[in-house]
Amino acid sequence: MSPDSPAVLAEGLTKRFASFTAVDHLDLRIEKGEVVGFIGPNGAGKSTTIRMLCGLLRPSEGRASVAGFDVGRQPEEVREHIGYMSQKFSLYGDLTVRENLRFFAGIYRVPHHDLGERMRFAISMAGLEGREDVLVRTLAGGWKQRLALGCAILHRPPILFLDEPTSGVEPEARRRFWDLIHELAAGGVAILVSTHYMEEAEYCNRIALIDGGRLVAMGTPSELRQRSLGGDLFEVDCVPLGAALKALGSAQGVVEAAIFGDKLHIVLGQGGLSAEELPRFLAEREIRVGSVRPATPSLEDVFVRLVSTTRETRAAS
Ligand SMILES: Nc1ncnc2c1ncn2[C@@H]1O[C@H](COP(=O)(O)OP(=O)(O)OP(=O)(O)O)[C@@H](O)[C@H]1O
Repeated sequence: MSPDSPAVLAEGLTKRFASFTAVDHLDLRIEKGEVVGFIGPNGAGKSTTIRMLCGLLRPSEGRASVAGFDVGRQPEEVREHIGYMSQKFSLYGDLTVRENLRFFAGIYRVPHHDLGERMRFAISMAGLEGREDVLVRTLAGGWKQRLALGCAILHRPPILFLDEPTSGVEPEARRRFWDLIHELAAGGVAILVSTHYMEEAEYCNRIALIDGGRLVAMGTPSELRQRSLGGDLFEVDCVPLGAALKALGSAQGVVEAAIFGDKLHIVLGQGGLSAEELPRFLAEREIRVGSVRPATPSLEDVFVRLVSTTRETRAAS
């Protein structure tokens, strides 16, 4: 992989199963050291995309390179340069921690002289010191999950694909797992991680939102918030609410205004009323303003909005 080339580059990546299109002309670019969250409803095409990028499934159309290798033509080389962890963890319950690590080191062809050091690193990363000889089936979910990650990085891959790695793991262990993901990324590893947990999207550098096999949006959490709302969200504490809503509904630069409990939520776009001008604007209309505060929409709201707007646009076209 040349120093400037992206870790992952997909262009028009498509997978059809008979007449059904599971992944539809997907473009994706992931840089070294970047954590990209892959988010989308069930059946959106996340696992199928990840399997293609791992060289496990041949694309029907389009192309992708991973670590500089073509996933369709060089799947063996791709697999040597990646770590892959699926939600099933693929560990052997009847083997010990140490035996599992040895087994995966064999699969990944870790050189014999590196084995001791790599295994020590994986054990310490997973926090499994002292448990090397414990049978894996007796470990709690969080330990298994960290061991699975340890197995997936034994050969020091520069790119990691994690397919719902935190599924079914308790919140505390999930938080620890994300610390590990960030440690790996800080060392330059590029990571694509799919998740159903919306709060985890917040931990990613960028998010790729996918629906019906197509990329709906890609950007940092704050870019996606901006894009979904068309501006910045503010919470306005004022009375009377109805009069404020009426006044702001037709004001220039107000993208959206709605009553939210006993407050007003408004979205301010570019080139109109600013948040600083808001109190005076309302006071001139005999509306008493307590406060104007920036508000942060949840990423769940952002995704629902982006997916529904995209579905409406597609249905109309
Ligand atoms: N081998 C296959 N043959 C036929 N259809 C398939 C095959 N693999 C996946 N699909 C279909 O492709 C679509 C995308 O599946 P995929 O598993 O990629 O979605 P996902 O986003 O990972 O969903 P989930 O979050 O539920 O795992 C689904 O409708 C699925 O049923």
